[in-house]
Amino acid sequence: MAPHAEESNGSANGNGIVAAAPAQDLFLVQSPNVKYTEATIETKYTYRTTAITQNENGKYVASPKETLYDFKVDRKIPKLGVMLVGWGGNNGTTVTAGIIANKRGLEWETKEGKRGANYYGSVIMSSTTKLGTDANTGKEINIPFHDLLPMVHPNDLVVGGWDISGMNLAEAMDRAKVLEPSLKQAVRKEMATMKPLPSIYYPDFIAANQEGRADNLIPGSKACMEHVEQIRKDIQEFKSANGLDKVIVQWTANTERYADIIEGVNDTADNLLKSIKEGHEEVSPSTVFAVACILDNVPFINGSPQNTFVPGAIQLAEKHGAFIGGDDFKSGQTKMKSALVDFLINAGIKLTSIASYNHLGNNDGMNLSSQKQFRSKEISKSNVVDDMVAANSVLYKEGEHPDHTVVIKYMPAVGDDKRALDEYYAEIFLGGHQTISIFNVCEDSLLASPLIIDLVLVAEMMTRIQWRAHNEEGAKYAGFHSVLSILSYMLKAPLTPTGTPVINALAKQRAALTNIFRACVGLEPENDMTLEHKLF
Ligand SMILES: NC(=O)c1ccc[n+]([C@@H]2O[C@H](COP(=O)([O-])OP(=O)(O)OC[C@H]3O[C@@H](n4cnc5c(N)ncnc54)[C@H](O)[C@@H]3O)[C@@H](O)[C@H]2O)c1
Ligand SMILES: O=P([O-])([O-])O[C@@H]1[C@@H](O)[C@H](O)[C@@H](O)[C@H](O)[C@@H]1O
Repeated sequence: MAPHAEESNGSANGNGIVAAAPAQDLFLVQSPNVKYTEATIETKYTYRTTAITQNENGKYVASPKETLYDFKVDRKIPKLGVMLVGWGGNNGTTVTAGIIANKRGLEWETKEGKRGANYYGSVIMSSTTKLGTDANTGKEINIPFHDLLPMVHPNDLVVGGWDISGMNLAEAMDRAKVLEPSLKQAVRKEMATMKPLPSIYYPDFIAANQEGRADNLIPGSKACMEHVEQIRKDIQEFKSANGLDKVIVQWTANTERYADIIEGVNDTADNLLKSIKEGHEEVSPSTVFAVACILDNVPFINGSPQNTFVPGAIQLAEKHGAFIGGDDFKSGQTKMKSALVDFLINAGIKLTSIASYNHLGNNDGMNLSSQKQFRSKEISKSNVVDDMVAANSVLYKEGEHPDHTVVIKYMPAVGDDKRALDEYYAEIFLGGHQTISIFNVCEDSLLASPLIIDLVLVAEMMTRIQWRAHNEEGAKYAGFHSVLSILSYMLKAPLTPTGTPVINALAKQRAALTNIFRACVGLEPENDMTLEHKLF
């Protein structure tokens, strides 16, 4: 809902500035630490943590710590474009059809009866967050997550992108075999007008079985600056042709093999640019796309598991203050795993083995039937429990962790409807065991598409949030760190700024997203203590 500044309600905040009514129709934060102007929301925020040291006896000493920040949110909601690399794939066609269906308020017949468009599975569009407690009744007041900050609405997104396959989006939607025929019929005409831009194709990075669809190519089979320049040109032309304020690029193309990290090739920004200029064969298409976006400060998000962000790409992003995020959409089996492992270990149950199998029959599954591409996925699906295990020294000794195996098989018959079979085996009280078996049918693209939307909406929101140290002489507003670890809730292998911890616990990831957004409107973190219901 586009924000608008209503007439002020006359309330003056601490520094005597009359607060303009909020952009959001839903709430106004009444606080001396929050100032609304026509263009911004400005807050003074006290960030409270606990600093731990150890004394001479090795005892932990916990000291409450307060850090004062100023946050500033640009309230102007931009006209936003999203360009998908792999637009003609299952995810690309599905998310495009979903946005059209929502924008048009479509309904369609299914064997279970009439269905309508929605954004189920999007944490931003279909979940709520606790705003606070009714001052009179004590009742919890929850609001749609999307209304916490002035965010873009996905119905307003302009979608485009590239694909090595030249099929238009209607034909590609048929190839994907994800959507109901009645829904496809309702969006076909519009989808047929959409054709992916030609893309770069370096055969060695994806499975050989993908070669058959590579008929829509930019000439050249290895990295070169011409490819970087072409992608930059494509983005600029898409932006101007659609009258956009901003564009965000997401990789939802095939999973690539890992690139070797080679000193002098991709270990620094300068070396990476030099390697691209020299046509080094170890620079992947996804890294070329990332570099093109970074050079023009276009946020780039990697929805696949490969190491697109080689050290040189991260350094280049930091140098340009460009946003990057990844890796690998966390859609079904792994999202369940990160929630279940968090619950089991935090309940003091000693998980000792995780067997994580799935089979699927879509093109992604065919690409992953090649060992090098599977290895990329195996890594992202396996590391997701590391932080939760490491945090519990009562259950696990240093270096101890559950057995964990990941198996993916390609079974064409089931198409996009992946079958995930998991067994969680744990030790419980007095030598007992608990075995949890899960059979989880994930319609993969219908689970991943809302994540593509959430990643776009949050990444775009982050381009409108600035911070500075409060009251520090000469402190200037700046953006968050280039590596958007705030996106971790949507991703299996969250990319974090070098040297910072990787958090995979799903509840912690969601709390971080929620509480950073709350801080931007001057609200304390949600802590669920509800002392008002306990101390009376
Ligand atoms: N639930 C999910 O669907 C899910 C979850 C996590 C990650 N992923 C990842 O998302 C990606 C896409 O999944 P999908 O099911 O849509 O796969 P898909 O195979 O249907 O689509 C990938 C598309 O990328 C295109 N492509 C390949 N290389 C390209 C390049 N260099 N430039 C442009 N286009 C290129 C292919 O032609 C294809 O159309 C995969 O890497 C997959 O591992 C998917
Ligand atoms: O469901 P999830 O674990 O989040 O992720 C999915 C895997 O289970 C599946 O094997 C793979 O083909 C998809 O690309 C996706 O990665």
